[in-house]
Amino acid sequence: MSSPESQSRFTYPSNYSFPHHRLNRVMRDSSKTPIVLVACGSFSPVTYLHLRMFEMAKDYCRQNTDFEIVGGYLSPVSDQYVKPGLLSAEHRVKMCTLAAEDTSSWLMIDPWEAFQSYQRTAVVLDHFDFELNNVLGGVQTADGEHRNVRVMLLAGSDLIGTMSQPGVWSQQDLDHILGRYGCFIIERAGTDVDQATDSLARWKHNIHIISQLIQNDVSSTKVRLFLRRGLSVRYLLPSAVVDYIEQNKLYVDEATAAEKEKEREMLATLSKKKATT
Ligand SMILES: Nc1ncnc2c1ncn2[C@@H]1O[C@H](COP(=O)(O)OP(=O)(O)OP(=O)(O)O)[C@@H](O)[C@H]1O
Ligand SMILES: O=C(O)c1ccc[n+]([C@@H]2O[C@H](COP(=O)([O-])O)[C@@H](O)[C@H]2O)c1
Repeated sequence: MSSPESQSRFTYPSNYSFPHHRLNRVMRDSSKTPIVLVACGSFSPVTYLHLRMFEMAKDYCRQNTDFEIVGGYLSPVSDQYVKPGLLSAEHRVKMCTLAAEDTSSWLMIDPWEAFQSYQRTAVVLDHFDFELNNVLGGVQTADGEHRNVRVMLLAGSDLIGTMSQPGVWSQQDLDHILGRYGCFIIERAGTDVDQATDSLARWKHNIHIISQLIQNDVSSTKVRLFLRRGLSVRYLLPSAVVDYIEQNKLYVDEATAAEKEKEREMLATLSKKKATT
């Protein structure tokens, strides 16, 4: 658990400690700005695309920015976030952990958000900023110079699309997330990025749009639909996650009405796409 100062600002799940075992504490290039990527979401279940978002951001940073990525985190949302198909935080955190351990040398899972009441994304980013800079003391250059780490949100374009929808995010939070921190947005089929970012123009300098050069349209909803129908999901998710789903017989229950509706919408979009090609 963190210092007493943090306890007035944040609430903590019991037995929590901030994971930092894969954080790069010494920068490779002192001329750059150290950043940490944070992806917030349901991850029910985590897919290869969720993991690949980090690799795409890494390539983008190297080619287009003066940022040096020193760490990457998946932050699964709390069980209190009401969404169709949201499995318990325990299973979601376990699947994300298996995925990161199985496939990556730099990704970590932070269970802070998952194992407590719902926390807004602005608060989640503040939590990372606090743990990285106030508690751990940031990172160092090769010469031992201290640097604060900048926290940045990593998300798909559907998420940024919701930021222009009235009533979903508070203006104050948007200013905090996009003005103070900034974000990387991975283009996602079905969302017009220009339209999605139109009303966010005042934070344009802090919004980095990343094209998917190899399109991958996998989604957790599609994976859940396949599982419910007894279809294979191998090679859409890391094997360790597929094994975990099978061992625990996850996502085999009858879909809720809300989920069936989501599946219907998805199938309609897929057949429309098929008809036009
Ligand atoms: N195929 C994809 N392309 C780009 N971004 C994606 C893709 N799949 C997920 N993301 C992004 O990953 C983050 C976490 O997403 P989330 O867990 O909600 O996954 P999802 O696949 O969209 O889930 P669901 O299908 O249950 O709505 C979000 O920012 C989302 O935009
Ligand atoms: O902070 C907010 O106001 C806010 C509003 C809408 C969505 N979010 C976050 O966006 C993430 C992805 O949501 P979803 O519905 O696409 O799975 C999830 O982590 C939510 O906490 C956050």
